[in-house]
Amino acid sequence: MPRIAYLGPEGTFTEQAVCRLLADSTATGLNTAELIPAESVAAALDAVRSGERDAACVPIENSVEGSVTSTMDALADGAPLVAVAETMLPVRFDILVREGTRAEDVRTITSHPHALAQVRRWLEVHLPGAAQSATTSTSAAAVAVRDGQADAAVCSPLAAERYGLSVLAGQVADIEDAVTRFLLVRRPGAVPPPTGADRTTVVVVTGDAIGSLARVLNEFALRGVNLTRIESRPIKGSFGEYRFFLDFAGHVAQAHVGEALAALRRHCQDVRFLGSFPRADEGGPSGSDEAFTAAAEWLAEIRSGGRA
Ligand SMILES: O=C(O)C(=O)Cc1ccccc1
Repeated sequence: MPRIAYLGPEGTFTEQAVCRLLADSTATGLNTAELIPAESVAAALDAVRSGERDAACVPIENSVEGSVTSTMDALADGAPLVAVAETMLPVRFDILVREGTRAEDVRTITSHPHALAQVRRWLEVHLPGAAQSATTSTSAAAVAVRDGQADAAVCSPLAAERYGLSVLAGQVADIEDAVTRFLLVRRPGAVPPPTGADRTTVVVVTGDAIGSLARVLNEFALRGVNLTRIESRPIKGSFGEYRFFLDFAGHVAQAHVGEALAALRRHCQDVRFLGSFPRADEGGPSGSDEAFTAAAEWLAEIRSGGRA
């Protein structure tokens, strides 16, 4: 049975995400799998790199706080991995405490930084003055509260029961309809076939030259490729140098996407392919190959002497 690592411990939103991915076996090609919690995103990805796990499910971005930078960095460094599926979860939080703790007793509150950020206003109003600290995941925060290391945790609704905690407040979210996107990542292998509504993700190092980023963006614009996300991250150890994470509509098997990627490969210092997979949102279609295929056929005819 395939073994899938997820950002644990048990009861995280990431565990819910991987369950949702498995329920839709067309997205993953998997009907069943053993789910194994990992201590951090980096540990989950490294377990896939080493072959100890077959895949990993990790959070990549949310609509309130943006990208999960630790995931991005862990995907850009180390042996290459590719995403084969994504899913999006609406996220609302429970504020969990040990039984008997009242709001006025809460001095310290802990969770994953993205969870704390998504209830910031609620905390200011309802638990003002409580000191905040970060954990590697929402369930790691539940463990910290259970073990007496903090008074309250911002968690997924699954965590209260799993860790024997009480709900101080349920269904908390500063922004209604906030969603988090998760990726299922594997070692490079067969790319999932195009569905007509796919997303491709790459990370590029443009090099330090005037217009180098504009050139990258132009390669997409010229071919009608719609970017869905662009984000820069520092290249650690080289102050002032960045790499760009680019998500766009389309699949590497499509001619216009392939041409855009080949152009990046020619112009950029480094290009890492991070996967083409079916889109989980209502985003538009992948763009059309028709004009590119027709032009390629026309060129082939000229080259073979079939057309003047
Ligand atoms: O999966 C979790 O529980 C995490 O800690 C990551 C996270 C944090 C906030 C929103 C969604 C996922």
